[in-house]
Amino acid sequence: MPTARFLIGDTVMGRWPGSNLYYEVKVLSYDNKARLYTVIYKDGTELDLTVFKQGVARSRSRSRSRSPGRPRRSRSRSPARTSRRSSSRTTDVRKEKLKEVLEVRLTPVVIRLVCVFFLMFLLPVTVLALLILCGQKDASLQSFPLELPALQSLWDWQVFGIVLLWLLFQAVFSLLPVGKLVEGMPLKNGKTLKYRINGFYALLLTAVAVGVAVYQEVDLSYIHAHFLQFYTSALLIVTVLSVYLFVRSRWASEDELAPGGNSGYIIYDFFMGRELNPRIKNFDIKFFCEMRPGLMGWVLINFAMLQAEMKHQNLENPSPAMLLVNIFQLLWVVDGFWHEEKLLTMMDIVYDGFGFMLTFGDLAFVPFTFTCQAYYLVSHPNELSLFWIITLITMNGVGYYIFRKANSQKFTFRKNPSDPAVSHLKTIPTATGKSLIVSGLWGWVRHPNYLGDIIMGLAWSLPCGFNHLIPYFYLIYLITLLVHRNARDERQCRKKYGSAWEEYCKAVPYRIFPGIY
Ligand SMILES: NC(=O)C1=CN([C@@H]2O[C@H](COP(=O)(O)OP(=O)(O)OC[C@H]3O[C@@H](n4cnc5c(N)ncnc54)[C@H](OP(=O)(O)O)[C@@H]3O)[C@@H](O)[C@H]2O)C=CC1
Ligand SMILES: CC(C)=CCC[C@@H](C)[C@H]1CC=C2C3=C(CC[C@@]21C)[C@@]1(C)CC[C@H](O)C(C)(C)[C@@H]1CC3
Repeated sequence: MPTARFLIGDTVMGRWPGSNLYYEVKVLSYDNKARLYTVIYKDGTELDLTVFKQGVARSRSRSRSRSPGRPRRSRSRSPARTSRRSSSRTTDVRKEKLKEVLEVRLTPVVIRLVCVFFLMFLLPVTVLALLILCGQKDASLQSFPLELPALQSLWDWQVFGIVLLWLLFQAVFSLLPVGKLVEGMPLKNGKTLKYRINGFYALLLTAVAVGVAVYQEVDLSYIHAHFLQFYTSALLIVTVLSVYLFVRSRWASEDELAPGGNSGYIIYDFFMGRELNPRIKNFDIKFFCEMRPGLMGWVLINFAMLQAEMKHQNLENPSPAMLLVNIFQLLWVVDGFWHEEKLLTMMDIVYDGFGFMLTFGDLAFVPFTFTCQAYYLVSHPNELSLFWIITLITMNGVGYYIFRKANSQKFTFRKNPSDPAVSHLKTIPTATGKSLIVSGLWGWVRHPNYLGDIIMGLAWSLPCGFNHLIPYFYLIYLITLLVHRNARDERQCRKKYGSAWEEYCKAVPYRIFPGIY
């Protein structure tokens, strides 16, 4: 069992030989016997470091700039080339940063491995349990043990074929030469990748295809009747795709690897994903999976549940609760495709590797758990009064307004701060040249876009009433994910913007919920 405290690829603070200065270093390898880490500083200098008792990486002062062609650096020349006058202040800042980095990032390897191992089994099983509960007459959490279906009833080749066809159609749609070609964010090597932005057209094409199928009297409630089988088919595809991604990453160059998924531990890397943007020629697998099959599948499944509800409850029209859930969620998905280009700046695309976690999230978690309100309503009808309908529409509208306005303001501001739509906003300048918006929605809380999303999530669950907790699964997931995402983002912003970020936090003390958190 390896005894390393830090993972290969981790960014930690390392002490520069013969000084009290700490700099960010990346762990390259670990010698278990000698208990030495080989690390690389930002300027390319490689050193061997041991570890202090409290976990600080400390230099053994053996400079090793050995790579061919790279000049050997003198020991006194630190990577930042700090002048003497500024060095003590820099040291304090670095130490502060060091404390934060050590507290936050350096979870011992064993704990990370165990977590990842459990998550890999727990996530698929939790979703399966959720689906079984949702489809049961008694969807109460106390109704364990679940009425487990027979094992052979979880698999159907026809369903598997339909899922493959769905993926194929969406892949073909994504390759159609319509829509603009856009450059992604610069990669480690300074290059950029090109992406075809045609999600909105693909959504329209899918809608036409589904419309034709319904016109031809294709019974979409088949999806409801075989929901568990659809899930197990998706799970098989997720597993095969994750293995393929892991295997192909062996041939990826250093530049093509994600910062977080290259620890050298197979399970960890399989889960987090090694490659940043796996591509087959021009087909970007991550960009495709992130939105296309899952989000479109979500809308289609919702619509299938609407048909199943009418069939099961002998209704001439869908119930108001089912209509609201369908319309609210459709609006969110349409919005997502309309602003598809913005996905290219998000951390999932820019930073995260594509492994089991995201593959499962995109292809199984999104279509099968985000639809749980509609699935629940098929067998658990809930009457809504006019007052409730108006309240829910208002709530979703308010949530959507906050979500959209906050995201668009930030996007426009980053593109062009003097755009008339955002030039009136107050800002805090940062040392990077970028500024932070500190008025309007971004002056209310530090993540107004998350708040809007959560308000919408609540409006999507409330139509299911208060009898069971199950329809609130999405809301619970969303709050957990966004609180975690918020912590991760703030850590990165603190690193990027330093004192300007502290100033922003003082001016806007709450993260997501005004006056609460
Ligand atoms: N339903 C779901 O499952 C999920 C939904 N989402 C939604 O996706 C949307 C995007 O979320 P996400 O990708 O996390 O990114 P965010 O929109 O939260 O972006 C964070 C980045 O915005 C910039 N920023 C932060 N504060 C300011 C400020 N005051 N002024 C200007 N720029 C600022 C910083 O980047 P920089 O300064 O470098 O530009 C920061 O890193 C959200 O609305 C979220 O709710 C996200 C995940 C899952
Ligand atoms: C439990 C588990 C494995 C979770 C994985 C998380 C993913 C399901 C989500 C992480 C971030 C996401 C985003 C969207 C969908 C869900 C995932 C993939 C998103 C593409 C949906 C459409 C939106 O408009 C969006 C672009 C803002 C959003 C981006 C983040």
